[in-house]
Amino acid sequence: MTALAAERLTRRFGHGRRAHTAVDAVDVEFPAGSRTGIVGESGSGKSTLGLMLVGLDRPNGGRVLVDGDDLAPRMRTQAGRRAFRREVQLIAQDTSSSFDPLRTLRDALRTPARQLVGLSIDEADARIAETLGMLGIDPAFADRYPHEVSGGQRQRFAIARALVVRPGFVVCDEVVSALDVSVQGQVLNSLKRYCAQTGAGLAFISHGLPATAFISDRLVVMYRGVVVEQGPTERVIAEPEHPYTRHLLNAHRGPGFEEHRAEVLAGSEPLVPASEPSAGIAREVTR
Ligand SMILES: Nc1ncnc2c1ncn2[C@@H]1O[C@H](COP(=O)(O)OP(=O)(O)OP(=O)(O)O)[C@@H](O)[C@H]1O
Repeated sequence: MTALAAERLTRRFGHGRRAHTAVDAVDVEFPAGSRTGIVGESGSGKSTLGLMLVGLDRPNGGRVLVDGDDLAPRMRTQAGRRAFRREVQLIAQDTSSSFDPLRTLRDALRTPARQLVGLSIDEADARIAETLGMLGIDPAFADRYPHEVSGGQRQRFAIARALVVRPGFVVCDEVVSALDVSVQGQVLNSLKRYCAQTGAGLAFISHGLPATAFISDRLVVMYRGVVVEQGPTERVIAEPEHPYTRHLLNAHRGPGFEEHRAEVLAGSEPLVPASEPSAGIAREVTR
């Protein structure tokens, strides 16, 4: 179980008159085991916040806390970075460039299983098979090259690549936006189940309010680099306090909102019996 926190986290781009503050003194807590949705319009700073949380971008001010400790010193050593990568994983939307075109998808999953977790090839393959089963991915696809599967299938492999190390916290940046609505529900359900079974925390960045509301127990609303509202998902949706949150909800509640939400939820039935992956995952996480 891993807890993250952003403390007065700030990121500016550019200099002088062209400087732009993408994330402005943001305070957010991500308690261990919680699932936090981060919503806001395009350019509001969600991805920049996500990149800083996983140590891939450096703040100009403030800090990221991992279980209460400053992340920055840990990122200065290779051993510290490696331990952090095992603990906290990012799943990003653009999978077209994140897989090596010359290596099979199985190879891409073996690398973190071997390098970050220290598994043998046989152990890594067993872990990969279990992870693919959990995500409802046909294992036959693992021996294909990235260009031999669809964008949606590649996206699910990107999720599998992150979960194969059994992280204690996962940051997802627009992971279902490019998927068919029917597949969205399956993926959301798999992520939610992974968190429930392992106690992992989740930060779920998305434009899509139905998906975010489904998966999160807390909502953070960003507007122009600032967090304007945060609280339990049900409360924020039922009684939004900030005018921007009301605006965002009204925009989403336009024609088709309920239908879309129903479609997402309809696709969220477990693909595999819950007992299959859960026992194995719970065992492995305690290793
Ligand atoms: N590397 C960068 N250099 C300069 N400006 C950047 C950089 N990365 C982000 N920005 C700017 O910071 C602001 C926040 O961008 P960010 O991608 O975090 O927003 P977002 O809410 O994730 O948007 P979207 O939903 O469209 O991905 C934007 O104005 C963006 O142009």
